Amino acid sequence: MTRAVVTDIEGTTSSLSFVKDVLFPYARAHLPDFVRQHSLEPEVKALLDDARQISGADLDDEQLIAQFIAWIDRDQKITPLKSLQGLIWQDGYRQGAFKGHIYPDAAERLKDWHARGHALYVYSSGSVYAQKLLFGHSEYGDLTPLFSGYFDTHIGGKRQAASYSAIARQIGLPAADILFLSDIEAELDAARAAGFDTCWLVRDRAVDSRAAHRQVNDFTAILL
Ligand SMILES: CSCCC(=O)C(=O)COP(=O)(O)O
Ligand SMILES: [Mg+2]
Repeated sequence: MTRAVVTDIEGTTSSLSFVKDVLFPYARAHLPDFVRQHSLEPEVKALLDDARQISGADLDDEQLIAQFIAWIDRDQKITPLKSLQGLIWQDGYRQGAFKGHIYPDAAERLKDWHARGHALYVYSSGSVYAQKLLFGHSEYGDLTPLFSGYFDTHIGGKRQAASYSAIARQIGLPAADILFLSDIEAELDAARAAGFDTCWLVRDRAVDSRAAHRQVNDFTAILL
């Protein structure tokens, strides 16, 4: 019996295009000035120090900006970069430059599942802060009251089974009672290896009944 749902964002609740064509370019364009203006603030300084450590070199701020841009261009899920992106997107959401894209079927089903007592969680490579911004400033208003918790790469990578085991422990339910939704097969494989039920969102093609995980085109085909 499904008692909780953990959902991915990009390609699952929200379009790939919103992340790749709206969010990432906004962060890329504003990152240099953001780092220059905020590098001495404790929260930002800690992120920059983490990023320097990951880069393996004692980069100055301008070199670090170039490193961040290279990571963005390769869509690398580097934890301090994802945290920095969240801080930059905050301005975009607050100034109305964009709203968080949510597919209509996802918004409708998430509301329905919440109303019927299922606990809902998010697990994304985007930082927890960025997740809350996206759902808090969505095209359907503030959806954050629907969620009981959020997980990002601080708990581990999305293709590692140990991350899902840690999530199940934090949720406090057996893994078999938790359904994980994603558009990425390797993430679903990792969740299944940890004992989760899985469902594969394929929004751009016909479902394949022989696929390794149950495929659906949208949330209306997911029956809890
Ligand atoms: C939290 S919104 C931005 C999503 C993001 O930054 C990203 O890298 C997408 O990762 P996901 O795990 O949701 O596919
Ligand atoms: Mg995804």
